Amino acid sequence: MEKVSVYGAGSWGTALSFVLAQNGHDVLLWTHRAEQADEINEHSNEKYLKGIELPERLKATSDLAETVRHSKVLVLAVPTKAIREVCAKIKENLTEKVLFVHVSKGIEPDSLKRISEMIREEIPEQWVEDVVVLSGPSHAEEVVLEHPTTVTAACENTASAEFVQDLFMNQYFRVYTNTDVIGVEIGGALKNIIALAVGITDGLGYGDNAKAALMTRGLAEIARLGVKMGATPLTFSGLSGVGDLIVTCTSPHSRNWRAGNMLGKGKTIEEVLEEMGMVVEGIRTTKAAFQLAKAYDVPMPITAALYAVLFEEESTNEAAEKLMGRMKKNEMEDLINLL
Ligand SMILES: NC(=O)C1=CN([C@@H]2O[C@H](COP(=O)(O)OP(=O)(O)OC[C@H]3O[C@@H](n4cnc5c(N)ncnc54)[C@H](OP(=O)(O)O)[C@@H]3O)[C@@H](O)[C@H]2O)C=CC1
Ligand SMILES: O=C(CO)COP(=O)(O)O
Repeated sequence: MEKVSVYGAGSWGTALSFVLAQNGHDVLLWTHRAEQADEINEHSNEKYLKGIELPERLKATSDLAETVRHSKVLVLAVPTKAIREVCAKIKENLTEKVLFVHVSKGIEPDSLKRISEMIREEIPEQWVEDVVVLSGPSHAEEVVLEHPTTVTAACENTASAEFVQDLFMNQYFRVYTNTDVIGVEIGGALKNIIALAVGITDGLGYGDNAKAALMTRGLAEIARLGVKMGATPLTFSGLSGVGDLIVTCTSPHSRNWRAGNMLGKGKTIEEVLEEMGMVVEGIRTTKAAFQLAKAYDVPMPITAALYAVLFEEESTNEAAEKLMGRMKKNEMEDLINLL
């Protein structure tokens, strides 16, 4: 059994700590709020996982130095926006090499960095054993009900991915491995854009045809960018690609889908975020992906349409009309361009 520290006591950090504790590991969950640590030590985290009793073995603290002393396996589960800040705090306390596992789904706007790149920028190489990304179709709310879930652990170094596979894997949480870190990170981050767009069309009252169109053409543009960035095309047909796209675009658990749905029904972004009270990663990622599309010269029409709605005050109806009115195309143009 391993000692593991988890950073970020929201829905996902708490659910993964639940899995690790059930697997018999000695888990210490870090939160930046002392009162939340007290609540978790009483076995609940009501704001994020309503009605769930957390395992005895799962302990929480707001003392970050204690968590770094506790373990050589650090799982980062804070929103993308907080990754650099939390890494900087961890760095101050490191005295030996550690393995970073990250489970966040986003890209940093402006720098256009993926999360594993941000971690490696913040933590000096001498302290980094490896960085593994754990991603896939996995809503926290279902994981803590022990409903069957599958994810993938990706790292260029297969031994590190397999270590993470063994750490998390159990009867209801099945973990695969992959060596394509770029593909896994891009798929996990960019599916949130498509989930926001599907939420909007659902909110506008469009039907399943629109949903299927956005998911299929959305995956095409995610893969188009990902491959240009160095990802393996097949990764996008896997758990962190189409798998996560399906779950996020079709589940009422998805914060991205729910946020889009409220936008489609006419609420403003400010009203949506206020009501949500949890991270909606797709909003910042839309900005980052819009910038990436320009930097890599890749057409990403759905991302561009959502960018116009979120950041240029275009109406959702107008954005949908523009998408449908684009120049005619061959469906397999990416394939044709490769030949
Ligand atoms: N929820 C899910 O099912 C899944 C989520 N993910 C990904 O995991 C990541 C985290 O998401 P999730 O847990 O759902 O988000 P939540 O909104 O549920 O929770 C975010 C947590 O991070 C904390 N936090 C925010 N900023 C900071 C900071 N600067 N320093 C320390 N802690 C901070 C919040 O604290 P506070 O309570 O004080 O606001 C909260 O505990 C995201 O990238 C998401 O895409 C991936 C797979 C599944
Ligand atoms: O990534 C997720 C499920 O795999 C969670 O998606 P949301 O952030 O939209 O809830």
